[in-house]
Amino acid sequence: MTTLEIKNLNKFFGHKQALYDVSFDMQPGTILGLIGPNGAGKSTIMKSIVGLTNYNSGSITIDGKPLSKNHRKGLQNVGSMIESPAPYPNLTGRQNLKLFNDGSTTNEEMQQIMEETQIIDFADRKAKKYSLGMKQRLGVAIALLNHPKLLILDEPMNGLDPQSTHDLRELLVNLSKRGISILISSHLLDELARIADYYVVINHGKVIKKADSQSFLSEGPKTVRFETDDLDKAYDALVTAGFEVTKNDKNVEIADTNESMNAALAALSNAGLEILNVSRNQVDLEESLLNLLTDDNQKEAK
Ligand SMILES: Nc1ncnc2c1ncn2[C@@H]1O[C@H](COP(=O)(O)OP(=O)(O)OP(=O)(O)O)[C@@H](O)[C@H]1O
Repeated sequence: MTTLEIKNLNKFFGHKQALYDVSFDMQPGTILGLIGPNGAGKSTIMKSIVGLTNYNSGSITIDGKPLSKNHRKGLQNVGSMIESPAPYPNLTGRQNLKLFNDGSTTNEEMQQIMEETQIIDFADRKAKKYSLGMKQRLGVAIALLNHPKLLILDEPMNGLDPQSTHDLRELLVNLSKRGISILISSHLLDELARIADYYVVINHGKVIKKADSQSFLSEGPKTVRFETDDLDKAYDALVTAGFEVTKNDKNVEIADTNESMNAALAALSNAGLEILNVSRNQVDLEESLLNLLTDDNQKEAK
C-alpha cells in the first residue's frame, strides 16, 4: 500500500501562495529526497503532513487513511523531526523519549532506539546540555518512537560531524530496508545522494521534477576528462579538432558523446601528447539541481 499520497496540495499564507498543486507519493521502504532552494516550500509540505500547519486544498493520505485539513499533530504511523528538534531542555534524553512514547514502545525497543541513534552514552544527561548534533540524534530517536511507517526528517544532518552523518545515513538505510518510508529534506546534497531512491524537486512552491535517483542523475550532461603531460597543448589540439573544451587545473574536459572519446583520443595522440588518465563523469546531484532550477527560473521569467 502507498505509504504517503499527496494530491494537489495548495497552501496560502495570507494572500501569498506557498504551495501550488503539489502532488507526489511514496511507496513503503523508500527514501525520498525533497530538494529545492530556501523558501521553496519543503518545510511547508512537511508541516502540512504532520499537522503543524493546515492547508487550503488538496489531500494527504497516509497508509490508505485520508487526513483532514486541520488534523492535529501526533499522527499514528508518522514520526517526524521538522525544523530544529525541540526536546524538553530540563529533561534527560531518556526522560524525553519516555514522554513522547505513546505507550506502544516497549523498554527494549526504547533501548534499541537509543543504541541505533547513538544517544545511549548521554541518555541520562539533561537535553539542555546537548550539542546541536546530540539534539539532532535525540530528535531522530523521538521520531522513531511508536513504530512509524513514515519518517519525516527536515535537515536531519545539520550540525552532525562526519562520523555521526555516516552513522545516521546507515541508520536511515537500515530503517528503509525494514519497510519504513523516509521523507527527508537536506541541503547537504552529497549526503542525500548517497541514500535517496527518489527525488522531488520544489521551486517557488511547485513540483518541478519527480524522478528516481538513477534517471535524475543520468539525464544531466556527461563529460569526459583527459589528463595529459601538457594541458595547454591538449586544449589547443582538441579545439583544433572542433571540440568545445574546458581547461581545469588538472585536465581538459569535453562533452561525452558516442563519438567524442575516440576522436579526442586521436587528436591528443596525433599532437604527440602523453595521455595520463581518462575519466568519464556524470553530473552530481547539486549540478543537476542547479541546472533544473536555472531552466525553471528562466521559464518563469518569460
Ligand atoms: N509562517 C509563515 N508565515 C508566512 N509565510 C511563511 C510562513 N512559513 C513559510 N512561509 C513562506 O512560505 C514559503 C515556503 O517556505 P518554507 O519554509 O516551506 O521553505 P523551505 O523550502 O522549507 O525553505 P528552507 O530550505 O529555507 O527551509 C516561503 O516564501 C516562506 O517565506
